[in-house]
Amino acid sequence: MSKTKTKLKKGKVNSNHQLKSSTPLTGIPNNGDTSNNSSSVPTSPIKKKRPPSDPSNVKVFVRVRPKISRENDIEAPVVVEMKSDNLTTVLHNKSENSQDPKLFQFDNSLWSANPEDPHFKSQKDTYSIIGEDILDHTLEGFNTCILAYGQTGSGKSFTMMGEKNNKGIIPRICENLYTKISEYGQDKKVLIKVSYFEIYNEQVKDLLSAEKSHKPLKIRENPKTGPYVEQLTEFNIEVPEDFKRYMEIGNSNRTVAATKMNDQSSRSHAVFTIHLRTTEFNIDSSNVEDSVRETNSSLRLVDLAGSERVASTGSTGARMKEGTNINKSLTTLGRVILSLSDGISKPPYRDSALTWLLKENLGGNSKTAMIACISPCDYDETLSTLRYATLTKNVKLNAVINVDEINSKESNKELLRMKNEIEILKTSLDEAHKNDDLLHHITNLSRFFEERLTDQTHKYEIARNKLLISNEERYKYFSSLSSIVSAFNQKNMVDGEEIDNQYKLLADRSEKLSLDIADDLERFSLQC
Ligand SMILES: Nc1ncnc2c1ncn2[C@@H]1O[C@H](COP(=O)(O)OP(=O)(O)OP(=O)(O)O)[C@@H](O)[C@H]1O
Repeated sequence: MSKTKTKLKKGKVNSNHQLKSSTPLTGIPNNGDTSNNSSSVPTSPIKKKRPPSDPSNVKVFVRVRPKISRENDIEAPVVVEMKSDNLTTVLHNKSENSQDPKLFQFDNSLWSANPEDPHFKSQKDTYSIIGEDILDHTLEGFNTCILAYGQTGSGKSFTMMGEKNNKGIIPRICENLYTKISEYGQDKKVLIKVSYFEIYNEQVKDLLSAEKSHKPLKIRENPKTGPYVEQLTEFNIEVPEDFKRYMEIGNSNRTVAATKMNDQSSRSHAVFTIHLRTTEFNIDSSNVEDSVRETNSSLRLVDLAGSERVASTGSTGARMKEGTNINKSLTTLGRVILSLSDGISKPPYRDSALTWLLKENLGGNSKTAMIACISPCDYDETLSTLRYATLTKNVKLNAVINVDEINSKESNKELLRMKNEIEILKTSLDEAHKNDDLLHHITNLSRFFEERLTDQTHKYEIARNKLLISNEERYKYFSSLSSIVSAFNQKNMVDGEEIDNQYKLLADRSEKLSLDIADDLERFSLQC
């Protein structure tokens, strides 16, 4: 591990750099670069020194799991042995020539086949041996990566994610990352973001996207930072529980299916990425040489889909198509590793989505560890995995600390620019909200007025019609009344009683009609 950290004096903190200050960005999809180093966190354009580099090879580990029920049922013999030096893995060919074991040496051989064994490696041990170092490098500012490789059912998901009560490397890294940064002094702040995607049938799917369709995302390449997934969602981590939440959401969106070899077989390559932006403040008491040192690093945790043979997985239809794509990308990974290990040919990164996206982690600016997971009983598959792993040991990397150093003047300018940008964004966000509210209010009001208007028009129509009818009727009655009166006058009828009755009746009806009309008019005027 390179010790390239710059020693910085402790001092007071500039509150603008507090981790929480980026809260408004939480959950906003990142339309830009989510590539392997700077992610979407804006970096300062001001660079002062050449960043320190640390060439190394890919670290290769092998882990053997216990026999699972399928292997116990057929009493499959154990063909793997690991020496107590914790480095050597031995493969015995029981069926052919047991006198001819094959020996392989790795950075560590982890024996997890039998808990009773004195050199048994638990999930916690596996994290300590592989995860801790990688986490420390990430905190130093290097891009890092852990890849789990192996045949289907060999223990990749168990090693990377683990189970609820037996956590794997990913949840342990998240827990320890939080513990480590909470021990930092006030002069060092870390902003954490996570993203989670899978490559399924050669297409990239955002596992944290709120969109139900999970439409495939495009891979783009930044000339400086390398390939990245366009529009991948990133989330800020504010409290340790956030890690768990996003892991659970992503895991539940992963494509898994039952095959003959594994009832929970991962049908995709899954990449959980932790982005760190670490800011260290060096406040000089004389206030001349204040400086800010910023590193941007990413840790990629990759659970590859398992290599598989159609015959042993019993795949047909969709499962078989998945299997063919899984094998295709793993073959490309093999070809990339082969060309990187001989250091001569050009690696065919672009031949699969997996190798294109992992370009930097496989052969560039990264510190990478590969865990080859093996079954204790499968000679052929284990031999092929161990050969693959041996080849990977030769792959050279040239990791660089992704650092920006800015002095106080530049930093203040930068802060001011960011503060202004935030203010502008906030204002436009507020405006947008305000406009939304107003629009909503106006729409509601106009709807209310429209309804009132329709209602009133309707009532008015009824009242008007009633009024017309009433007038017509009244006219009718009055005209019959006047015709009777004139008949009476003309004929000079003597039967006064009859006429009286007729007259009274008409007068009553006409009075009632007038009252009705008066009522109608009153109601009508009230309604209007
Ligand atoms: N170290 C281990 N200790 C105990 N059980 C293990 C271990 N490794 C794997 N297993 C068990 O073996 C089975 C297969 O493991 P897992 O699903 O992790 O395989 P995988 O390599 O991810 O498979 P695939 O590629 O099909 O997704 C699971 O039931 C898991 O619990």
